[in-house]
Amino acid sequence: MNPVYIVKHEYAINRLDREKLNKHKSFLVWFTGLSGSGKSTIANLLEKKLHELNVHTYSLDGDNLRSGLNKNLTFSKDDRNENLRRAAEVAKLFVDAGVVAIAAFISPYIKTREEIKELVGAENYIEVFVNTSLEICEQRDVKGLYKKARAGEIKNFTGINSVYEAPVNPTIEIKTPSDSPDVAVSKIMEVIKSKL
Ligand SMILES: Nc1ncnc2c1ncn2[C@@H]1O[C@H](COP(=O)(O)OS(=O)(=O)O)[C@@H](OP(=O)(O)O)[C@H]1O
Ligand SMILES: Nc1ncnc2c1ncn2[C@@H]1O[C@H](COP(=O)(O)OP(=O)(O)O)[C@@H](O)[C@H]1O
Repeated sequence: MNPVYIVKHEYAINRLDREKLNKHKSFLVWFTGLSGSGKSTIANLLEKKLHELNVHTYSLDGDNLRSGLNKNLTFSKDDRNENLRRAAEVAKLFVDAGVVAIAAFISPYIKTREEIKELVGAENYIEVFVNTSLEICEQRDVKGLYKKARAGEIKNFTGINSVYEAPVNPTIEIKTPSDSPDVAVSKIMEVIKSKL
């Protein structure tokens, strides 16, 4: 491969300038959990709450990125990792833009989540584990995908025939259904309010 010569530009305006303009700090709230665990529901409610508080936000959701930026990717281990690497790079740009980035991805591997944390910087990374049992997710089966996976129509479905490695030490753990979406958002706000 030919060598690549890249020299980074120094921008005139930086993250601190944008945070000052926005009147709040920026960071990344990363949701992880099984399909149907409640990531998108809680992430949406959190974004609404922050918006009401005049906080600039942007949401990145697995399904949505996979229909655009990541539409060429499957659910193999390599492709999930590429999906998450791109999502984390985009989230990092939003944090640099002075925005609170909210990401909701299954993100099933411990090592990948560690890489995401390293990429955005540990001080900018809040991990929310939406801990809902496979049994409950399967009962909910919001999109009918568990049924299809059980019938063998979907290969590599997380929790059925593809691994989910639960976080050992997440910043915040939400248990559903015992934590309602409102309670979940209160728990997250309690942690992030001092970072805003
Ligand atoms: N094989 C397989 N395994 C898991 N999920 C699948 C699969 N195929 C499609 N879907 C749908 O894709 C959504 C998860 O995409 P993510 O980008 O969050 O997954 S990952 O982080 O790359 O593992 C997930 O959405 P959520 O239910 O919102 O999590 C599913 O609707
Ligand atoms: N306590 C709860 N927290 C979040 N979602 C819940 C809760 N109780 C029930 N649900 C339901 O579970 C489903 C979760 O779906 P969704 O938010 O799309 O999950 P995910 O993004 O993890 O796939 C929704 O239909 C939601 O209404």
